[in-house]
Amino acid sequence: MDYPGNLFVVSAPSGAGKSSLVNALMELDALVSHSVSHTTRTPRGQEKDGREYHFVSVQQFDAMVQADAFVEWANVHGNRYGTSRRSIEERISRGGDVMLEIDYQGAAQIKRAFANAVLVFVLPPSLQELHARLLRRGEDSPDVIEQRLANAVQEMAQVEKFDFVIINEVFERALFDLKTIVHAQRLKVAAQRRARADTFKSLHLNLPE
Ligand SMILES: Nc1nc2c(ncn2[C@@H]2O[C@H](COP(=O)(O)OP(=O)(O)O)[C@@H](O)[C@H]2O)c(=O)[nH]1
Ligand SMILES: Nc1ncnc2c1ncn2[C@@H]1O[C@H](COP(=O)(O)OP(=O)(O)O)[C@@H](O)[C@H]1O
Repeated sequence: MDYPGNLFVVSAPSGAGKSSLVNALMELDALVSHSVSHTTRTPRGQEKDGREYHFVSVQQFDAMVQADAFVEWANVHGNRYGTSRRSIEERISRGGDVMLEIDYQGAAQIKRAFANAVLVFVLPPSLQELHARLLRRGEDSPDVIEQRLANAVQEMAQVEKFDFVIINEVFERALFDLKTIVHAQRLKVAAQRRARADTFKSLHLNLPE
């Protein structure tokens, strides 16, 4: 299905900075919004239901899976996370650009469902710095941090399945890279639409709705 808005997936190991980058981009670009996922994980200190996530029970999550309410979902670090159809389809069908901050398993499902989705992987400059960021963020217990670091190596091995890679060392530079990817996609889609319109015009056909 071809929607007027664009879908971007931003994946990264925990602590690499994907939420910080997407939040900074949304402050600069009113056309971009992010999808609020559902999760069975417990909320962190500052998190609010409906803002960072819709926090649901395992039973509620399962009921949504049964009802085919998710475009993708996966088990990540021992919890379930999913993107509801409602959270994206209305916005991209109205021409908005939507950012999904989801893991690599979800990214692969999104690419199958939306061939035009752009997949971006954010890497930390090193595993040491990733560890330091998780500690500085101060939101996760030591064993949760250990599990996330252990999973990071396997997650980073998925980078070749993505369209773009951003190394988040200097934040402003990484943000610039993300902005460039979004602008390039908008230009590409606009050029494709113009070419399609020209083709139909030259054939004296009306463009399909
Ligand atoms: N597949 C999938 N992954 C998600 C979704 N929402 C969040 N995730 C991923 O779940 C992982 C853990 O997220 P979270 O608990 O918020 O930790 P954080 O990444 O350290 O902030 C990250 O890799 C997220 O990208 C979702 O809707 N679907
Ligand atoms: N380029 C950067 N340099 C230093 N710290 C960063 C950078 N980008 C993000 N951070 C910090 O690292 C921590 C993890 O970032 P966050 O956006 O929560 O990561 P993620 O969403 O990928 O788990 C936060 O405390 C954030 O302020």
